[in-house]
Amino acid sequence: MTALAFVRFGVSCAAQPRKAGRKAATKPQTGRVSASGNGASIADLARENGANLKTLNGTRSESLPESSEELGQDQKPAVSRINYIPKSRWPKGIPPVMGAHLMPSGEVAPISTSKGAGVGGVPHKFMYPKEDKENYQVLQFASQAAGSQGLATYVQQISEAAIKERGAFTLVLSGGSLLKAIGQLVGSPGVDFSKWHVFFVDERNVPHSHSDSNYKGADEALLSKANIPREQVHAIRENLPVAEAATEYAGQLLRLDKTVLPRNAEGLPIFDAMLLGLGPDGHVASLFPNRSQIAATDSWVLPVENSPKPPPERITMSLPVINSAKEIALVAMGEGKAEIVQRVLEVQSLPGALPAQLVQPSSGSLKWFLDIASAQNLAMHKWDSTKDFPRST
Ligand SMILES: O=C1O[C@H](COP(=O)(O)O)[C@@H](O)[C@H](O)[C@H]1O
Repeated sequence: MTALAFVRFGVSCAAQPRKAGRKAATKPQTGRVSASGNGASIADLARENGANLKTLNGTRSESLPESSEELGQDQKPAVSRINYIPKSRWPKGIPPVMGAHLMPSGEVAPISTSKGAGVGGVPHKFMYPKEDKENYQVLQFASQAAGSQGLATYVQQISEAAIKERGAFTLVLSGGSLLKAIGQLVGSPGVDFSKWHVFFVDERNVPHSHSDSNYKGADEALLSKANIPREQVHAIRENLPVAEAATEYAGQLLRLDKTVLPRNAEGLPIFDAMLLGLGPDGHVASLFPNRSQIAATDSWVLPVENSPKPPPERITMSLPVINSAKEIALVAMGEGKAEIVQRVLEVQSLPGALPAQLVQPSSGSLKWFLDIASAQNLAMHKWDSTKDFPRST
C-alpha cells in the first residue's frame, strides 16, 4: 500500500508557464491525476509544461558555487561545509525567494541539514511511518498562482464544513508567504468570516506593528480586510517576556469554549485547519532543526530563545498541538523551496534534523501544496515502486 497519495492539478495542460512574464494559470483543474502508473517523471512533466529542462535538471548554481576556487581564501571553510551557502554569493543579500536567513554566528542558515545523508551511497528514503496514511497527500499545481488559489479553495471548503457542523471555524496561520493566498478569500461569497476564529502557530516576540511580526503580516493580508470579529482573532500577546507570552497564549487556548475549540482524547485542541510554511532548513512554525522544542510533549505553546532565524525570540505551538489538527496544509511553493521539499519528502533525516518530517497528524489529514517549481527535484513517479522507492512496506 502506498503511504502517500500524489495528485497533480492542472499540470497536464499544455504549456503551463512557470517563468515570470508568462501568464500563470489561476484556476486549478478539477480533475485529479494519480502518479501511479502514468510513468511521467518530473522531467516529462516539465517538458509538457514548457519548462526549461536545463534549469529543472541543473544543480542550483545559485545555491552553491561550482568550485571552491570561486571563493576567496577566507571563505573556503564554508565550502567544505556543504550545507551552507557562502555569503559572498549574494553581496546584496540573500534573495527572499530562497527564504534564507543569517544565523547569530553570521553564517547563512543551511538549506537543509540532511544533505550529507546518503552521499556516495544509497540515500535512506523518507517514509511516513504508518501504512494507513491515506489521508496524506501531495498536491502539485501548475503554477504558484494556481497553488495559492488551490490553498484558498481548500480553506474555504473546510470553513464551510466546520461552520455547518458546529457554527465556528478555527484557522491557525503561519507567517510568511502563504498569507497572501488566504487574503484572496476576502469578498468570496460563501465565506462567513463572522464565524472564523484565527490563531497563530508561531509569532516573533516583537510588537505587532513590527515588520517581523506574523500578526502584522496576517493583518495586512487578511484581518484588516475581512469582517472577523476582533475578539475572535487570537493573537500571541506582544510586549511580554517570551516565556510569559507562551504561557499566556496557552491560557488563551485553554479558556476557549470547547464548542469553538474541541479537544481530542488526549485533551489536545483540535483546530479545523492549520497552515504551515516550510523554512529552507526544514523548520515549520518556530520549530527549528535539532532544538529542544521539537521534543516537547507537555506544553501546548513553547518559548524559543536564540532562534537560528531572526528575530531570536519566538513563541510556537508544539508538535503535539500541530499534529492534533483536523487538516494540515504544508505549503512550499517556488523554486527556492525545491531543495528542501525534496529533502523532506524523500530523504530520511536524523531525528529532529528536519522538523517538517515530524508533521504527521494523528487522525487528521496532511496536504502538501507544491507547485511545479518546488516539486522539480522529486521523483514522484517512483513513489509507487516498492523496489525503487520503498516508501511503504
Ligand atoms: O519564520 C518563519 O518562517 C516560516 C516559513 O516562512 P516562508 O515565508 O518561507 O513561507 C513560517 O511558516 C513561520 O511562520 C515563520 O515564523
